[in-house]
Amino acid sequence: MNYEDFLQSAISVVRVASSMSKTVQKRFRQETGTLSKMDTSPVTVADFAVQALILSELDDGTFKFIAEETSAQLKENSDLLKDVTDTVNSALPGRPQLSENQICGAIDLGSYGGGDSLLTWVLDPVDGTKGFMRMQQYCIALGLLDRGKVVLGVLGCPNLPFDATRTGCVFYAKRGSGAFCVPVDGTHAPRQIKVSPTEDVSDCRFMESVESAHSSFEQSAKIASILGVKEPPLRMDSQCKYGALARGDGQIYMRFPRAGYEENIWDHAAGSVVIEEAGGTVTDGIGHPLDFGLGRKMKNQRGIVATNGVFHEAVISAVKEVL
Ligand SMILES: Nc1ncnc2c1ncn2[C@@H]1O[C@H](COP(=O)(O)OS(=O)(=O)O)[C@@H](OP(=O)(O)O)[C@H]1O
Ligand SMILES: [Mg+2]
Ligand SMILES: [Mg+2]
Ligand SMILES: [Mg+2]
Repeated sequence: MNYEDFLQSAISVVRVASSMSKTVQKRFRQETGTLSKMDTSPVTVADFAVQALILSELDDGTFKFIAEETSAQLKENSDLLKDVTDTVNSALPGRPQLSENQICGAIDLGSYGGGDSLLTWVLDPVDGTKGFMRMQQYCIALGLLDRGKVVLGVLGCPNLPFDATRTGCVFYAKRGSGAFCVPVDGTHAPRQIKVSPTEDVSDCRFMESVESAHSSFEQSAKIASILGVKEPPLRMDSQCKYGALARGDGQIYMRFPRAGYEENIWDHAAGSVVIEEAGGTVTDGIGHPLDFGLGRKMKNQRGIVATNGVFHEAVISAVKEVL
């Protein structure tokens, strides 16, 4: 299978969703627009609207979908459901309007359990919801699994600079075809991107989450010090970090959640293929490949390390030393 048509559909729908989410972010009010989920993490009108828009656009009856949100809380909040429905319909002008029921149905297409060989889209509608709420970085992350392997990934990063004059990037990669970056608004042709070739640790920059609850800053600082990295970390929300590393903004990304935390596949699937196709390496904290074929969660792994390839072994040895 060549997947090119799937890639083009994914880029196109992520572009529409990126613009829609940016409009929502501009009018977003934290006090009225946020719900807390069972695990206390936040969810907003944008998370629901992006999931409904992307799954309804991609659904042709042949795919499975694994996506972060469900409609349960939305159904209990009629103002929010109306807001989500209006937001999606305004982003798709000239289409038959989706009803509130259809919006909930589209969101719930994403509840598939995974772990088998079917063609499955994996979506994080808003990765870095806390970044979205802080008016900072967030990412719409869409990947496609075939027999549990990521075959393509698209990252819509509406607030990430493309160059000195343009804000908003879409990163994309298809296995075996390289990685690319294009402005969300299409005002420049796609550019092929490569990880930073630097081998010099004094030029090396590492990236990590903004939220200290998501990753141990203490552990990453120890590893950076063992490696001799002098630059302070570049902290950024979401899989924007994967896009940034893929184009050479930094050389190392480290993520060390608390013991027992199981990563969701939608937090890493799309980003991992973008880095690999840009020439980088992504593994868990002790150098094992990431497995996206076991279900909605990644199992038997702890931490994530992504690098330009050059520093990978050195980072993994330092992780083992610190553990
Ligand atoms: N406790 C804990 N530990 C580790 N990871 C967690 C934790 N809680 C949440 N999450 C997940 O982190 C996702 C956000 O990714 P980042 O941490 O890279 O970005 S951020 O800086 O926190 O925004 C975030 O994704 P979104 O929920 O899509 O924003 C979560 O899936
Ligand atoms: Mg979330
Ligand atoms: Mg996420
Ligand atoms: Mg999310």
